[in-house]
Amino acid sequence: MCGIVGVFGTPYSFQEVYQGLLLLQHRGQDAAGILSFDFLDKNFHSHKDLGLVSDVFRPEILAGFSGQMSIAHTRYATVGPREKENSPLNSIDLKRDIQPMTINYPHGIGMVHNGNIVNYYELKTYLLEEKRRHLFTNNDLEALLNILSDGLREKVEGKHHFDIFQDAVKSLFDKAKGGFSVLGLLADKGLFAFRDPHGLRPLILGERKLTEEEMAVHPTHFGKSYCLSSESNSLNFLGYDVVRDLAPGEILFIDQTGEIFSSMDYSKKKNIAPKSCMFEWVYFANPESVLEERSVYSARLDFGKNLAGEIQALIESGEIKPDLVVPIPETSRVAAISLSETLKIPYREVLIKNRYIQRSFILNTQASRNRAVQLKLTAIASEIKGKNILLLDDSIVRGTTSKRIIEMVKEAGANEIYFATTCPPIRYPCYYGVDFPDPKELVAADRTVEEVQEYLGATRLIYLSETATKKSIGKESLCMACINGCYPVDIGSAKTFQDMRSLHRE
Ligand SMILES: O=P(O)(O)OC[C@H]1O[C@H](OP(=O)(O)OP(=O)(O)O)[C@H](O)[C@@H]1O
Ligand SMILES: NC(=O)CC[C@H](N)C(=O)O
Ligand SMILES: [Mg+2]
Repeated sequence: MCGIVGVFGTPYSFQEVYQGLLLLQHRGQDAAGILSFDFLDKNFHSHKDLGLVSDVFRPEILAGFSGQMSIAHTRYATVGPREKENSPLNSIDLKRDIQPMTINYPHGIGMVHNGNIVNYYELKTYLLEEKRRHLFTNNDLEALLNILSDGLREKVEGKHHFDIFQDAVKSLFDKAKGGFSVLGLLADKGLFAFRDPHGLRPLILGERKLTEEEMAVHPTHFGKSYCLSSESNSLNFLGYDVVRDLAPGEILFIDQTGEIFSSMDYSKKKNIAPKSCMFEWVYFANPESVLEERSVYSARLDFGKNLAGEIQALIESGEIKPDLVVPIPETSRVAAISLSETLKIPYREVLIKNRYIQRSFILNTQASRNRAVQLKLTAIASEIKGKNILLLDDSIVRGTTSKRIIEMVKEAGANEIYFATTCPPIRYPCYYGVDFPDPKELVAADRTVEEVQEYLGATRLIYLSETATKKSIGKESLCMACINGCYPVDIGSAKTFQDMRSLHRE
């Protein structure tokens, strides 16, 4: 899903975005990058590479940075080539696609984004044929960067700088179809942010007072630092007070004097409804984050409670008789606590997670996902043997985790295995930032619930209903396209996107 963070106003902006990135690591594990701008030497400073944040940014690399505004990215790729299975890493191609990306004209612009542009391949052709702009990478961010720079190209005398900027972003909204949250730097001018008109991808704003020491070294003395991040956890950690989530379609600019400009009229004028991605609460976001004023932790507790209602009926009818509720670490743990409390069935962490293994779903090949699931969890057979186990996971996407864990719990001697999940069946591709653009990958795409149950090897499979999912998140207007096939943003280009992405998967 990618994590993005930007800071404006403190001489330690690059250190703050680095720390912010560490807190967003769960959103992307492929690559990381930071871009800063120093108002004193008028230069951009940047570094990016493949790997985890702490591997890419060794202390000696960070020591080379300076700048009062910075943006940063941790990548979970949804476009471009990927690591080839059984062959050396194609690092030249992969490195080319890492964010942030820059363009020199006009002004000097640097950008990062979380999301995916469905009509990226069409935009690439448009940019080449209509604008004579060749794209050097396979990342949809480069298309956004070129469209924005094209919109800012004309010098308009007498117009306020924010009006010129918002016009350019609105024209980008007209052209780019997809889900995207963007952060950017305009050399010597300021930091900008915008969210796609439906607000599919998250972005939250925070502010804090500068310390006296920061005030002493900072060239502009407006006394505040601002932070924008994919999740509130990084704002909290860095000592920022949450101001608000950016509105869907909002365009925000913090100029070099620290003044904030914002425009929120695009979505209203076009009658575009907000559609936050439900998968943030189900899987992507960290439990300590609050998105759109809804705590991820509380939503997950409610997933467990509401699922309990559905499971209770099966227990009462005698169809299932669970002895233990067992979470599949990491993400399902919170929901499993409330599931166990509501059902009054003991909660046991009898699948032990290897703390050195990362998230498996966001790895980019099936072989690496299989390997990670294999290494990630070990069962405590003595606690499982002879018992009826109610396993809980947050989601079943490709079925990699659930199939393997059911085998493992069987091998550990379980009697019956029920598998419950805090998300309805995922049957349709996502084109807005989660990397499953092909229905062939989805275990539930062309199977009934009974067929998925049989494929996974569970005695009983229980999905949370769509209504209960919405109720738990506490929002009516969500993007649930992967569940019900109702795509809020035009997916006319989806076939091209899917074909090109499949090419890159080979
Ligand atoms: O059906 P699948 O394709 O396997 O995808 C779903 C699984 O992947 C995720 O776990 P992951 O290991 O990525 O992260 P976690 O440690 O946060 O649970 C998610 O929590 C499910 O367990
Ligand atoms: N998951 C994401 O947000 C991906 C961002 C962008 N499409 C990339 O591949 O780098
Ligand atoms: Mg998991």
